[in-house]
Amino acid sequence: MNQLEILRESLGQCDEIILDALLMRNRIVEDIMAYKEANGIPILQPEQEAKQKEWLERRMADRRHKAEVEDVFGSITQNSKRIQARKLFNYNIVLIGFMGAGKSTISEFLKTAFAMDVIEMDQIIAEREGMSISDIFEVYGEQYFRDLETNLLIEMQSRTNVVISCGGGTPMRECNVVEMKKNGRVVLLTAKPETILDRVKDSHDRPLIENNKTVSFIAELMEKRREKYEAAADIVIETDEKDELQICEELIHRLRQMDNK
Ligand SMILES: Nc1ncnc2c1ncn2[C@@H]1O[C@H](COP(=O)(O)OP(=O)(O)O)[C@@H](O)[C@H]1O
Ligand SMILES: O=C(O)C1=C[C@@H](OP(=O)(O)O)[C@@H](O)[C@H](O)C1
Ligand SMILES: [Mg+2]
Repeated sequence: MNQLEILRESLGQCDEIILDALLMRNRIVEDIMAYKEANGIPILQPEQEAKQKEWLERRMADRRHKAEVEDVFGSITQNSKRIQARKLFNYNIVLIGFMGAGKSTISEFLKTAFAMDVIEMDQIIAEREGMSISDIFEVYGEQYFRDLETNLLIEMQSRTNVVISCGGGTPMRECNVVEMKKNGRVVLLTAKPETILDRVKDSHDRPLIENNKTVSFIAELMEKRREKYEAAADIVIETDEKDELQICEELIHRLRQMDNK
């Protein structure tokens, strides 16, 4: 063997070691998940990821190829999250609820925790139309916006293992609920009108309440929608006085309970 062949042989041995380690690591990720579930331990433990980052930082301090190694570990972390997500849910998670219930916030949290893609319906519609939700309402009217929502839901049926963050009014149309349920479990997030007002009072991207930011207006609209929200929901999660981690943990737990029935 010449020098080049020897080097390539060594490289191949490294790849074998990496491959075996990766396969072992992925199995351990699944085992940890199973252990947590079997023993009632929280699935989400964000402090663990921070510890792993600190470990890598320490180990790679002043070493060559730090950025490259960090990139590989970043990818390993993301893929571990995907493995966990797929083990937990083999469907889309569809978040519904009143404006300010936390649909967008919880979607982002799930994205960070499980590397799931998020379909933020309002955002995609606004991007495609090249204008804000408020402008779409003003220029084309609510009906036009609602049609865009229906079309987007149908389009999303070809995706799996994603979080769909609906607009607050999306489940008001029965056909939308039918489309959501074809590929997803529907999670209703709720909050008291006082909580909602507190959360939305400083934002200006919700045309339906822009000039009516009062507890009584919110309570009335919420009551009008309640029946349809509840009919659409597979599970309901109250979000008052809970943080994102608590809400997501409850969401995972309740969806798993549903699956195990
Ligand atoms: N559980 C929560 N606790 C405190 N604030 C929250 C919570 N969930 C959402 N918020 C805040 O409320 C506001 C509205 O949340 P958002 O996720 O945009 O609601 P939605 O998408 O349902 O309209 C945001 O400013 C967000 O930070
Ligand atoms: O409740 C509604 O009818 C709406 C809720 C909004 O989304 P959020 O619930 O994310 O605020 C947005 O889709 C639009 O302003 C209409
Ligand atoms: Mg939102």
